[in-house]
Amino acid sequence: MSIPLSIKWDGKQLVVLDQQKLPHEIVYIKLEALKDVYEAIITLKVRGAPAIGITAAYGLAIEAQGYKTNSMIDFLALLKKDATYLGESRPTAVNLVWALDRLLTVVSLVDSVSDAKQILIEEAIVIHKEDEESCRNIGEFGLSLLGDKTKVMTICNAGSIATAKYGTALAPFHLGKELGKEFEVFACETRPLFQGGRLTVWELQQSGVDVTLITDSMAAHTISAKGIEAIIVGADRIAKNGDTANKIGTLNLAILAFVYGIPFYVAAPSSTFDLSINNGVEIPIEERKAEEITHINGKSIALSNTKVFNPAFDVTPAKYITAIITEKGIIYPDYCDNISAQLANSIEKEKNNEN
Ligand SMILES: CSC[C@@H](O)[C@@H](O)C(=O)COP(=O)(O)O
Repeated sequence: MSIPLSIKWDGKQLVVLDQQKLPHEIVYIKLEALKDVYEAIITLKVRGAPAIGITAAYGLAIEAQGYKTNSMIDFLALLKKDATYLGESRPTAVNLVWALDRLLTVVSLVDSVSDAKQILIEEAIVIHKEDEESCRNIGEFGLSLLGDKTKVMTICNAGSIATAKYGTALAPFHLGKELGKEFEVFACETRPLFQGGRLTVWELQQSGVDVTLITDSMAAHTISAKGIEAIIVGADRIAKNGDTANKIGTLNLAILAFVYGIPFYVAAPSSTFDLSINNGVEIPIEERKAEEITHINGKSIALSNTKVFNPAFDVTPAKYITAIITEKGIIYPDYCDNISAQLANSIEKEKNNEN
């Protein structure tokens, strides 16, 4: 039994788990150029907000190794162009542009192209390592918040394979297993792309966590029939006021949690917060192609003239969120004040530690 990893860097090559092929085939693919990374992200071979950010960082750093110029001005122009291209692969998860911006920032601190090439790879590795640490911390805070609750529902896959390791929403379950705490997890299948049915079930089985699959439409009945005690989800972007974008269907669960009087937790690293936006209305929601709904495994299940609306994410208003679990601690309402205070406070603490 072990926690699966989706991103591997061996010092030279970037290898990722092809999440399209799960759970029946476990295939790792090499991403050698920016266009491979773009394609892997847009087709959801690599998916989940932190994993998208980490892979994009490696992708940009790898591409930059091939720039044939000794001029820093030309180097930076190429880097910005490629960062913009990659940053447009998926619009909702802010971790993508957050990671690319980090690379653009570090590179502005060096004077030569050879130093720039090196620092880009180093920064991608740091982003990767930091995410693993963040997710472990989220798991620990999540475990303490869940206390003696064991029956928990989740949606999509906010797990180890959506991050560097452990995951966000799934981190308490992986860590709980290591520490001998048994959870009973109920995974919503997550139409239309079945991240719950294909990925979460597989991932939790890999680490020996008890997991039961349900369809999204069974959530309300399951909460009452099985005595679900809490719901925990990941996030793709969290606004300053706590409004949270996550996989389509998350909002339904938040409303159900409110109606049934059970806690609804969001788990995410600080790289998922977008403090430049005040509320969820400003979060761009990705709309994907109609075939994801009209077809299953390439087979049509609807008439060819069917009109389709296929938003990949929804926004849960902060008022439905009991607490947000980050790597720095647990944030409670009123989010408007507490998010900024906690993130700023920890930045201050990090600065003090450095001094
Ligand atoms: C730790 S991953 C958090 C979110 O990115 C996850 O819950 C999610 O919505 C993923 O959507 P996806 O479209 O599969 O990339």
